[in-house]
Amino acid sequence: MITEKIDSEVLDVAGPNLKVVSTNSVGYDHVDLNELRKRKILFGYTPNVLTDATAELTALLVLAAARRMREGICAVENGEWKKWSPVWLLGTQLTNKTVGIVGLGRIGAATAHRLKPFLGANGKIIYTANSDKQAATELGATRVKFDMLIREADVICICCSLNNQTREMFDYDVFKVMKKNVILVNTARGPIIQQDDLIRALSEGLLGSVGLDVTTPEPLDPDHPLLKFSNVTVIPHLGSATLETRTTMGNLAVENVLAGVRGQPLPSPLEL
Ligand SMILES: O=CC(=O)O
Repeated sequence: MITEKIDSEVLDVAGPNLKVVSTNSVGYDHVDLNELRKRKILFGYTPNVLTDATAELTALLVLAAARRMREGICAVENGEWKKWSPVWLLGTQLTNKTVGIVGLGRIGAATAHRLKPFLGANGKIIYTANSDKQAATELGATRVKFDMLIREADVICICCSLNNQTREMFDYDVFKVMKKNVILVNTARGPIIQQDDLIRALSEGLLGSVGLDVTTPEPLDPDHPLLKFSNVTVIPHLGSATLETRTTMGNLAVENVLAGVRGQPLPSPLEL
């Protein structure tokens, strides 16, 4: 599971008979791949099967952030819903907006496909980082430099993996140049955002609305300062959490293990 760190200490304890490591996830930042490579241990993971569920949840967070869903729900629950008002809880809509996808891989592209119909004829999709060229063409998406994406996008979806290049890629300097009403959604990994900087940017009113499925740490303490901002929606790492997807992921993870111990090719390997 993503909650278990697989490092040399674990591998030493497992001993020389260990043939295969299988993670029930698409992300593998919790696994020391160099150690696996050195020890000739096979590695399986679960890409593709969770793309739809995660993209769906990313689109959900974008819409929830844009339409102030959390504030609306809280208002109803707290008895603040007195009467309909033309100027209460006004959000923004996606029509004509520019969506910036950071990491147009499997999940990034599937997210962009889901958001595209909301943008209308004058909306735009821009992207940066590891790109699926065919998906970009199908989407009519434009590749831009990261510096440009953060300045131009009305909606930013973080869909890249966590690695040395992306760790804390979103820091105060980045937040400072974003549009003031930007919608920022992260369904990838918490540490891609420098979270203390995010809190500073939010306290200074630099950001419009934020949706996070991932945080640092996980779980987030219920008293965490991030939860005090009414324009921040946090959900507990639910990207792939549908019954269909988790069933398929679990089966694939088990098939990777079984193939590994039987000395057969893994159905879903990561080549090390
Ligand atoms: O975060 C979940 C995953 O990597 O599958």
